[in-house]
Amino acid sequence: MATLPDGALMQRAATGLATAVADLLGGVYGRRIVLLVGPGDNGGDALYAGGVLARRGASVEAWLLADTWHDDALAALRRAGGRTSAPRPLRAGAVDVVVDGVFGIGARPGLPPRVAEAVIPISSSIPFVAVDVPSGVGVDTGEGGGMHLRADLTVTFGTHKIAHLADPAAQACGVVELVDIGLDLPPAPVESLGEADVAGLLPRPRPDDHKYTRGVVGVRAGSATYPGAGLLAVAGANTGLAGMVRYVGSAAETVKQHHPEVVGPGRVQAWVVGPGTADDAEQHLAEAVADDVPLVVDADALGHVTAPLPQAVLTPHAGELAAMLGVERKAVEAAPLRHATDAAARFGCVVLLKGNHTGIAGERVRITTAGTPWLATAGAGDVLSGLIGALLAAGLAPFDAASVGSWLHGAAGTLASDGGPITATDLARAIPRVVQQIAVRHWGL
Ligand SMILES: NC(=O)C1=CN([C@@H]2O[C@H](COP(=O)(O)OP(=O)(O)OC[C@H]3O[C@@H](n4cnc5c(N)ncnc54)[C@H](O)[C@@H]3O)[C@@H](O)[C@H]2O)[C@@H](O)CC1
Ligand SMILES: Nc1ncnc2c1ncn2[C@@H]1O[C@H](COP(=O)(O)OP(=O)(O)O)[C@@H](O)[C@H]1O
Ligand SMILES: [K+]
Repeated sequence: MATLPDGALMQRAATGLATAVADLLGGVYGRRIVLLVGPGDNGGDALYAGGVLARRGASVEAWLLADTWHDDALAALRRAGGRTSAPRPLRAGAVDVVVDGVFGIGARPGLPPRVAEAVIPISSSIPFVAVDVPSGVGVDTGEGGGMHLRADLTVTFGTHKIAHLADPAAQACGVVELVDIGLDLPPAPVESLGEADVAGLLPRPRPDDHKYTRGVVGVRAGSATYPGAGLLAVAGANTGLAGMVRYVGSAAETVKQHHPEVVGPGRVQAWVVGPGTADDAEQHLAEAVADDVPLVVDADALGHVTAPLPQAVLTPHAGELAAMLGVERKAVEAAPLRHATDAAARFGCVVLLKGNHTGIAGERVRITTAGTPWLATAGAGDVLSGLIGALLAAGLAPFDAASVGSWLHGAAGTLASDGGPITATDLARAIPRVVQQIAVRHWGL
């Protein structure tokens, strides 16, 4: 901000915001817009954008919801023909959009009663556009905590904030649109891989490779009670990303029938331990750890992790992580990133916490935004553990294997779903197609 004329960044932000609102409305002239205005620059952005829209023929009213506001921005709105008014109930169709400029990056989680009282009588069918973040969320943690607003569209500036990536806040953002305002930014504490990042990290077979140099992954999953979990973990591992898959466990016959390529016990470069192993979980984990290779620990095996496991990727869902940390599931769901990071420190390894936006805590933090809620289906997690194991065997470091595996898993779910329901089997089948698309788009094959 120091290098630019006063207010330049805010003008860029407000112009981007006005454009996004106009796009959402499919036009400006005659549209009715309510601005929820807080005390700081977030409210300033809303007021300046409101001025741009009023000048183009929209009817813009600002609700001032704090004792102070951005004076220059309010003057600009007034000059453009906008006005202030007192909050009132808004039934469906009363206005075309509500712009939430109450709090932005200066926010503490939660909403003052005055804001809540103004917002509660607004029909939930009126679209909300959040300026920078939905007001009330934990901007730097993604925690939901107290009361917060929800948006259909969030227009943010300069860079994504943690709240746009980390659940539960991310679920309140709707579609997130990033407006470049020309900031020079330091490295991010939280990353989210995109397709090009994954293309750069994915192991790519070389002409001189053979199956052993590409890596052998061993799967210890399934039991007499749960043979399916063994099959699905193998399906995730057996997608061609490693050179060979071995299976060890009591579902060997079933696995052989469905996956003729899969062989029995022997040397491996990485283990996958846990899905459906039931009473055998502890034994399987001990044997895998004794091999001193990287490993994925999932499902039943997670309950037997007591000491730090430096080469491991742990892949709990919220319930499993809660049990490992001795807290309530609800506490993990309210602050998933914090709990994943705590667990990574406690167990000295990478912790991947599954959910809508999966969080991976290791040397840094990554969040996977690829995926679809259709992935919330039995066995999808078994496929994920197999897939990450294959990437470990292929030579990726645990943090990269977990985050690349999670991205491929989400992308495969989205591809297989195409907007409709999927099973874990459909998901596993789509993994090679996702990799093929990456190869064609990014590797020029
Ligand atoms: N910093 C930048 O580089 C830019 C910032 N811009 C805008 O400026 C915003 C940040 O503005 P401010 O720093 O003025 O802060 P905010 O506008 O986010 O918040 C203003 C004030 O509200 C109060 N407040 C926050 N949370 C509260 C709560 N839960 N209950 C009661 N009071 C609360 C605090 O006193 C806070 O300082 C960004 O989100 C963005 O919209 C943009 O104009 C572009 C450039
Ligand atoms: N609401 C959701 N949106 C997107 N992905 C989800 C959602 N719920 C679960 N998933 C994903 O689906 C998978 C479910 O795994 P898990 O809970 O272990 O199921 P299972 O044990 O039946 O295999 C995880 O990869 C998780 O990230
Ligand atoms: K806001």
